[in-house]
Amino acid sequence: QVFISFCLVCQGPPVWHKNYPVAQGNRQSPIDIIPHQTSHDPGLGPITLNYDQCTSINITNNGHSVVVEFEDPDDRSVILGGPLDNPYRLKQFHFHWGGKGCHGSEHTVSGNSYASELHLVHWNAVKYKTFGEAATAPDGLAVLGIFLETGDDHRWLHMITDALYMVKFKVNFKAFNPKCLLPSSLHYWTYLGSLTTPPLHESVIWIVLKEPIIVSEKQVHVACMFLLHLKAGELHDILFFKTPYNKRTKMKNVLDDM
Ligand SMILES: NS(=O)(=O)c1ccc(C(=O)NCc2cccc(O)c2)cc1
Ligand SMILES: [Zn+2]
Repeated sequence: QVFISFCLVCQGPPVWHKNYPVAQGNRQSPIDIIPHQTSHDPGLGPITLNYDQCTSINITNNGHSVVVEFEDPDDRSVILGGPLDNPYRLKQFHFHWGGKGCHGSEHTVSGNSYASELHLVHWNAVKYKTFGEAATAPDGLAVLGIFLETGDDHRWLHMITDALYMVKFKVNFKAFNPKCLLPSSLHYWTYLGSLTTPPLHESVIWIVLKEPIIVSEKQVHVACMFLLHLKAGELHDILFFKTPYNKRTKMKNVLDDM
């Protein structure tokens, strides 16, 4: 008979607490943001994004998300200001498209979800030596969350969605500056939270922009189909035993997403 091991991330939050007790911690992300219940903190200034010298390295599809990684040997691309006491270095950005069609965002606003959510992940290189070390510290990471709403075509997102077709796993993806993915206003909500996927470390200072960026249904669809395409590819490999035992995802989820 066929033994299919279950990818933890694919099984989702209901089982994560078994392997990651922190999943029942007191600063877990994502959350529902209720604007009229937020408090204004006059001590919080604006955030600044210095991305002009950023150097992207590659784009990866890990079957759950598309990740674009950056070189981070120095403070060439950082986020600073707002709730942050130090500059935090850009390490990667990725999207959450979700398997639910046009409601893939992780954070919600007054219970409403967006088509997708972009996370720009930064780490505190002033206080910590590596990303891994920062990822376990309460002030180690700063993630900038940007909602994607469907509407007109986004003129730069096509660079990501066009690149997806080549991306079976990981390919070079140079000179992509994520500044082109920002909305016009940098007004934000901020709270102390966690990674939204295992290991769920409670190490993230969340900065969620109030204004979404607009992308077309087609661009969201292309990205979702691409993730499914990879999952379908995985299904094929599993059925024909090409995928090593410990690399298998949960068949049920793959079928659910189709
Ligand atoms: N969705 S999220 O922005 O909360 C998020 C950001 C980064 C990561 C991540 O980097 N996971 C891998 C990881 C975690 C801890 C230490 C590591 O070296 C790597 C996970 C979720
Ligand atoms: Zn994320």
